[in-house]
Amino acid sequence: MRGAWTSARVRAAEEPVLAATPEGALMRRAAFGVAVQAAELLAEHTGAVSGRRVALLVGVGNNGGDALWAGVFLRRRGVAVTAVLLDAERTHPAGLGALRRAGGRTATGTVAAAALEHADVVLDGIVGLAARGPLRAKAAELVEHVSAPILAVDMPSGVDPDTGVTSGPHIRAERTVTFGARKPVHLLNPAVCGSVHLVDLGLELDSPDVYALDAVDVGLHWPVPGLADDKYTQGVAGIAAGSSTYPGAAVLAAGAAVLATAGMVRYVGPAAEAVRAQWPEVVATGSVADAGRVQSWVAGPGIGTGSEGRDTLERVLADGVPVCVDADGINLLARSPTLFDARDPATPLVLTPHDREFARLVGDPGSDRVGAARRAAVDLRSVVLLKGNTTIVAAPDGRVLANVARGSWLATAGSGDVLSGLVGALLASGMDPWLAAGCSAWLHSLAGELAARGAPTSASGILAAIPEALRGIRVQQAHREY
Ligand SMILES: NC(=O)C1=CN([C@@H]2O[C@H](COP(=O)(O)OP(=O)(O)OC[C@H]3O[C@@H](n4cnc5c(N)ncnc54)[C@H](OP(=O)(O)O)[C@@H]3O)[C@@H](O)[C@H]2O)[C@@H](O)CC1
Ligand SMILES: Nc1ncnc2c1ncn2[C@@H]1O[C@H](COP(=O)(O)OP(=O)(O)O)[C@@H](O)[C@H]1O
Ligand SMILES: [K+]
Repeated sequence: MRGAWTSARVRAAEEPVLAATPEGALMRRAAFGVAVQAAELLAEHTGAVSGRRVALLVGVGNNGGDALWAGVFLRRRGVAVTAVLLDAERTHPAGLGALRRAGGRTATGTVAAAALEHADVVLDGIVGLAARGPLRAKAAELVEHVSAPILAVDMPSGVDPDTGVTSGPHIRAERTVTFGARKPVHLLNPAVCGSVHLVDLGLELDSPDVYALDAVDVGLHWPVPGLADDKYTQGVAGIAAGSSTYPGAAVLAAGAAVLATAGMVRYVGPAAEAVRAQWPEVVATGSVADAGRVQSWVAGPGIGTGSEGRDTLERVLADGVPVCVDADGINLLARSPTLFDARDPATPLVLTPHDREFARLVGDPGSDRVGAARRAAVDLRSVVLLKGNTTIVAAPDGRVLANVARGSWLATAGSGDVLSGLVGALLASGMDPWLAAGCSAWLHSLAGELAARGAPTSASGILAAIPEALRGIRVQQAHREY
C-alpha cells in the first residue's frame, strides 16, 4: 500500500533530519531529483537535454529554492535556464546565487513572459508545503504564458496539499517530484500531479494519513479457496436487496457477490424469482428469518424506504454479522437513526453512500471529502465508503484510503449495486471491513475500465467484467510470489 502524510507531519519529520545534515544538503538532494526528472521530460519531449530551454517559476520559499538548485544541476547538463522570480527581494538567496554563478538568468516583465512561452519544460517552484489557496494573481498571470509540460516541485502550486482541493487557478503538472513522503494531494488528485516521483530524504513516518491500494495489494488480499475449503468455509454472503419495483438492484448485487468469491450467496426479498432466473446458484428465500446462516449481509439496494425495507434492514443489522448498507438502506438510516440501535456496535458496518446519501445521513461532505468521511466513520462507528470519482474509505479507527477511478464510465445506473455485492462477498470472507471496502472500490473501478474500453458500458457490463478484473490481479499476485 502506498501512504501519504499531511504537510504538518512531513514538516515535523523533516526537522530531525535537517538538524542532522549540513545546511542546504537536503534541498540539494531534493533539487537533484527534480533535475533528473526535468532532464527526462526534456528528452521525452524534445529528444535532447543539452541546448534545450527550461524556465523556473520561483516563489518566495524553499519550494522556489528547490527550483533554483534544480536549475543549477540542469545548467551542468548544458540546459539554458531562466528563473522567473515572483518576488526578487524574498527569493531563496543561496539558490539564486548558485544559479547565477552557474550561468542561469533571471527575467521579469516581457522577458519573463517570453521565457515562459519559449521554454521546453517549466518547473513549478511557486509554492510547496506552505501552500494556501489558489495561485495568487501574479503567479496565475505568469502561468497563462506556459504551454510546455510542467514539472511540479513537491506538488502542483495552487492545490491544497492536504485535501487535493482546487478552488481557483492552479498548476496542472505532467510530472511531480516530491520529497521525503507523498502528501495527500498526490493520492487524492493525481490529475493535477501527473506521474509522481518520490525522492527519499530518510524521513521516519508511520501510520499514513491516507492510503492507496494497487493491483498487488488487492491481488494479495482477495480471497482464494484453499485445499480444505468448501462452499461454507469461505463465507456465505446474504443479499437483502430489490423489490417488486426494483428487481434489477437485487440481480446486480447478488451477481457481483456470486462472481467476486467462490462459496455461496443467499438472497432474501421480493425479487427472488428474478435473481434465481439470472443466478441459479443463489439460494433465494422470501425473508431474513428463512434465509439460513450467512457471514455477511448487503442490505439496501432497491429495497425502498417503506416498512418492508425498514423491517428487513432492522433484522439484518441485528443478525450479528458484518453488514454493508447501501442506497435505500442508507436513506432509511438517515430517516430513522434509531435503526442503528439494532446493531451491536462491535459488529462491523460498512456504509456506501454517494454524496447525496451522505448528506442525508450526516450533512454535506463539502470539498474536504477525506475529513468528512473520517468524521462520519468515527461518529457512526462504521466504515464509510464515500463514492465518487475519487472514492474515500474511512474506518472508525482513523484509517483512510482513497481510490481514484480509472475514468468516469462507472457513473452509470446500477453501478453502485455491483459495488455493494463485492463488499458483501469480501465481508463474508472475514476480511477487515475497511480493506474489504477499499479492495471492492479498486476492483469495481478496474471492472468498469475493462467493461468500457473507451465506450459507455452498463452496470451489467461492469458485472460481467469482474472475472477478467480478478484474473488480472491474480496474475500480478503470481508475479509477486516468484
Ligand atoms: N524543509 C525541508 O527540509 C525541505 C523543504 N523542501 C522544500 O521546501 C518547501 C516548503 O518551503 P517553505 O516552507 O519555505 O514554503 P513554500 O511552500 O515554498 O511557500 C513559500 C511561500 O509562498 C507563499 N504562498 C502561499 N500560498 C501561495 C499561493 N497559493 N500562491 C503563491 N504563493 C503562495 C507564502 O508566503 P507569503 O507570500 O504568504 O508570505 C509561503 O510562505 C517544500 O514544499 C519543499 O519544496 C525541500 O527542499 C526538501 C527539504
Ligand atoms: N464521475 C465518476 N467517475 C468515476 N466513478 C464514478 C463517478 N461517479 C460515480 N462513480 C462511481 O459509480 C458508482 C455509482 O454508484 P451509485 O451512485 O450508488 O449508483 P447507482 O445507485 O445507480 O447504483 C460508485 O461506485 C461511484 O464511485
Ligand atoms: K510547487
